[in-house]
Amino acid sequence: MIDLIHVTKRFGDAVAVDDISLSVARGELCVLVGTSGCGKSTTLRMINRLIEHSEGEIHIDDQQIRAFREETLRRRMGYAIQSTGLFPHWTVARNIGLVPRLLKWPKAKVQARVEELMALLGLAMEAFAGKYPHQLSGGQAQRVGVARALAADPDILLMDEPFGALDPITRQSLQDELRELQSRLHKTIVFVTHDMDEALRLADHLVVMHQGRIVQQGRPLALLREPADGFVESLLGGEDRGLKEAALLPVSQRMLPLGPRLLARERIGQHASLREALSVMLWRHAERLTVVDDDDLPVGELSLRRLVGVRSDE
Ligand SMILES: Nc1ncnc2c1ncn2[C@@H]1O[C@H](COP(=O)(O)OP(=O)(O)OP(=O)(O)O)[C@@H](O)[C@H]1O
Repeated sequence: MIDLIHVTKRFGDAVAVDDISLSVARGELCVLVGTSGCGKSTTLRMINRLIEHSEGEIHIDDQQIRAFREETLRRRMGYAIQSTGLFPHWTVARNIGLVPRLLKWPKAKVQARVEELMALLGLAMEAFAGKYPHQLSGGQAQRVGVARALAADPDILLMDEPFGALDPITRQSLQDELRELQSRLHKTIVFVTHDMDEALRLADHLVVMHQGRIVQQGRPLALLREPADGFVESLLGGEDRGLKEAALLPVSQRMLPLGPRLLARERIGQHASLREALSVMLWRHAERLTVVDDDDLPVGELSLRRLVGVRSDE
């Protein structure tokens, strides 16, 4: 759906983005990750033409972006940024309704859309519609920013460190919500972050950038297992890669059917990650866990040997 073909961006003599090629399929969540100044935001902004690319081609649905009218292009693309960009003297409701109003939707339709989005993002109408941005917490402001980006129902969402300024707990819950939203709304998302855990948690397609170039791209697990070079390996966490991989794999992938042995006392849900299972084992000094389903009924067991990938289980 989004294709960048040999795209370069120069600011004067400086090359900010250097001959990158990248494809994002419809409904995919693509994460650009890399060290500061590697060209992530510039890449994102070239997609909605906030920045014009110098060379190469950028296509949306096989059409060059320069063939679209800017207004048409921006309507198709929601844009959410770390600082939220909310207008300080406008209420939450007015901020969220900005793009639909610009598109001259009838008043009642704008109002209905604002209500729908506030419900979607977990912002109670009575509590928040009339509030001003300075009266919101960081997490609430970020939600309003995401709601505003979704307002005209764009099929593409561009997000530049949208959860950057948040504490880890709020951040994780917004990440979970974003994944949930995406699985329901099927948006195509390009997401910029420099936080590798966030990138691994969110990405269908992970793109690692360094000094304006793409050094590796693919599925997160593929990059973890076979980093292209030492830079990608260290960015992915070096020795911590085993734990990062375990965080991406569900318990159900390694559990064995219930055997004749007594059930282990400690339990873990089947949707938990192997990393969580390892943590429970360490914390409870247990080598075996009973895996339970959503109704808390035993469905299998996980041993430490299986968890670490030893194939033959005694
Ligand atoms: N408008 C501009 N004029 C000149 N140089 C720019 C401009 N915008 C960005 N750059 C340069 O382009 C390079 C890439 O910047 P970019 O903001 O894309 O990096 P980034 O990976 O998003 O960094 P960060 O994670 O710090 O936000 C940097 O060297 C930056 O200084």
